[in-house]
Amino acid sequence: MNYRGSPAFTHQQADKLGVLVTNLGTPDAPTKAALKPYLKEFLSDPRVVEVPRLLWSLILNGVILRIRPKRSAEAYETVWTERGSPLLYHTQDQAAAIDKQLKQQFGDKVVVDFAMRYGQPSISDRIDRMLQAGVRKLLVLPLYPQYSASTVASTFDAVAKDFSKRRWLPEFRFITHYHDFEPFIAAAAERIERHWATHGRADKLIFSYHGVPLRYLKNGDPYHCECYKTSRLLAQKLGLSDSEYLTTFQSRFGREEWLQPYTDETMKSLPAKGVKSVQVFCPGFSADCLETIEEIGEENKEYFIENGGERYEYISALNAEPQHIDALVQLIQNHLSGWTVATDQSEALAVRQAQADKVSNQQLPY
Ligand SMILES: C=CC1=C(C)c2cc3[nH]c(cc4nc(cc5[nH]c(cc1n2)c(C)c5CCC(=O)O)C(CCC(=O)O)=C4C)c(C)c3C=C
Ligand SMILES: [Fe+2]
Ligand SMILES: [Fe+2]
Repeated sequence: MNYRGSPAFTHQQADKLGVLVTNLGTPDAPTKAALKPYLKEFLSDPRVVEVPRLLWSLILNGVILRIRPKRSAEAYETVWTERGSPLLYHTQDQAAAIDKQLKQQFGDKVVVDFAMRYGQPSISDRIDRMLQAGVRKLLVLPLYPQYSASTVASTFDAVAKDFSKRRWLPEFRFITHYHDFEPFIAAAAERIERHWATHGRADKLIFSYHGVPLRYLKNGDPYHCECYKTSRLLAQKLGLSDSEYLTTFQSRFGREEWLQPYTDETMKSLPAKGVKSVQVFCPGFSADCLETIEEIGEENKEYFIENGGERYEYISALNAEPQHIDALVQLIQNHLSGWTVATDQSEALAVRQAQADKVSNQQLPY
């Protein structure tokens, strides 16, 4: 095995601190041709679809990749912008805003970048770029507030896979979740309150999270509990009673049972129960994407209105809003603790210290 080295290695290159924020990833274009490789990479990940490989390979290649790319491309087409996929540009904006704040604290000793678990820019490419820039301490923050093996552990796998091919590893830290981090809850609550200030309130506030198969919860994945905890903390912060909000799960895929209650079934049934207006917020999505803009903003609105609902509002994700960035920066700072970056002053101090060490060593009897 020829491990990947650092050809540009130079002695005394200043150590840098790297912060890599990641998200799921998105196709390069809203076309069938672009969707096929994206979905293949995504749905081949054993962390995402926990089904025996041989059986899954037959289903994926024989059925899903023949049907889904066209259908998904049509959906992506409706959310595509001049800047491309919303997930991509929001993540880019988040990284740029985090970089700006951390630069104020650490100057050019810190390098902030973003990467995607599937598609481009890949985790491996961006780790490579950071290490080439002199990063010796690397913090990775997957932008998923709630832990799930299908997202967070999968991101860890991609980092570990890259590391397994490298000669010189950086010091490494990895944030697994922040579903109950107070500044994050406060930023989300503020987002909802801002919506209320212009639109007033509705009969119910719905917290809709991306679902996972129920089997994953039964096998020990804490995702379901973390979603409910985020909802509870948000409701507390907003002063909502239990009857004023609901937690639901969206984006079901395949035939097996997923976490319930399902968002779409809920929207279809609420009007008959006397709930005529709803506002929907997605606390598990740090950025707006296909699943929020199209599925929550459009599809579920239709279900609600078709079944007798009168008012339906989607409250957009936190994206690169200042309160969100402040919360993420605080989260990052907490996880950087102890990893002080050498400033010019402390470098000078270290040199003086080394000289002092030399003197005292000479006094030792061996
Ligand atoms: C097949 C199983 C899937 C699991 C399990 C799953 C978990 C999961 N996903 C997100 C966040 C996102 N998913 C997005 C899109 C998306 N998700 C699946 C399937 C599973 N997700 C598919 C097939 C797709 C692609 C779109 C489609 O064809 O319907 C996205 C949006 C990406 C974008 O480009 O906008 C996000 C974000 C979480 C948080 C999660 C588990 C907790
Ligand atoms: Fe998903
Ligand atoms: Fe639970």
